[in-house]
Amino acid sequence: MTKEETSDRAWYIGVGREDVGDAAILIGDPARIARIADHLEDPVFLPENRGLRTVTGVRAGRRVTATAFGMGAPIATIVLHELYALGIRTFLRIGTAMAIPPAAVGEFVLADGALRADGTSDTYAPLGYPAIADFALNTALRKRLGEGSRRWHAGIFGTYDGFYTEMFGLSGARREMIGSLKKDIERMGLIGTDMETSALLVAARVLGARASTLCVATVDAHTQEKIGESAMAEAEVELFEVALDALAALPA
Ligand SMILES: O=P(O)(O)O[C@H]1O[C@H](CO)[C@@H](O)[C@H]1O
Ligand SMILES: O=c1cc[nH]c(=O)[nH]1
Repeated sequence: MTKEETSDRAWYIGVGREDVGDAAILIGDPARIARIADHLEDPVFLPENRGLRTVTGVRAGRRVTATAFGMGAPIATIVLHELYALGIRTFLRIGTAMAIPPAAVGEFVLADGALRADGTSDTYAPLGYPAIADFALNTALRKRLGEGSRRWHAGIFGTYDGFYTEMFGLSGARREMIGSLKKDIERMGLIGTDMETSALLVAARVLGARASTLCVATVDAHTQEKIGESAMAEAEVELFEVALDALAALPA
C-alpha cells in the first residue's frame, strides 16, 4: 500500500470506515478488548472476524478504536494497515514486554524506537530504515506517565519473531543460547523485548502515520519469572488509563 491507498471496508478486521475513530489502540490479547471498553464512553463492540476483536468508544471527546491482533508482527501490521486504510493516522500498541534491566517486572516501558529483528518490517522498508516512535505521541505519553506513581523507562525495544527461539527458553541448550542473546541485548541498553513494535513503527512511518508502544514489563529477562495475576490486573488498568489519556491529549 502507498499513502494514497484507501478502503471503505477492512477485509480481515471486518469493519467499515464509519465504525472506527481517528486514533487506534492495538492490543494483543483479545480478552483485553472488553476490559479497555470499561474505560471508554459509549463503547460499541464490532462483529469479531477471524478472532480479531474491535471496540470503538469515546475518551474525553476523542473517538478511539481498539483492535486485538493476537500475537506477532505479521498480523499486527495487517491490523494497522487496515485501520490506516480506513483513515486512522495515530496508533498506540499497548500490552506486555520482557523487562531488560534496569527495567523491572511491573514497570512501564515506552518505546522511543526498536531494534528490527522482525521479518515483517523489511517488507515496508530496508533494514537501514530506523524504527522510531512518533515524537508528539511519546511526549504526551511521557507527560501522562510522569503524573502517575508507577516507575517507567523510555528507550529502545528489541522486536523478535521467535518467541521460544529468541525470547523465552524452555530448557537446555536453547535456554542458554537465549540467555546469551539477553546479555547482548542488555549490553546494548535495550529496555524491553516484544514481537510487534519495530514492525508497527516502520509500517506507520512509511505509510505516513504516527505510532508508538507502551507496555507493562511482565517477564524478567534473566530469570524468566512472570508477573503475578493481581499485579498484572492492577498494571493493566493503569496502562489503559495512561494510553487513553495520552491519545485524548493529542491534537487531531
Ligand atoms: O502485548 P501482548 O499482547 O501481551 O503481547 C506480547 O506477548 C506475546 C508473546 O510474547 C507477544 O505478542 C508480545 O508482544
Ligand atoms: O517475554 C515476553 C513477555 C511479553 N512479551 C514478549 O514478547 N515477551
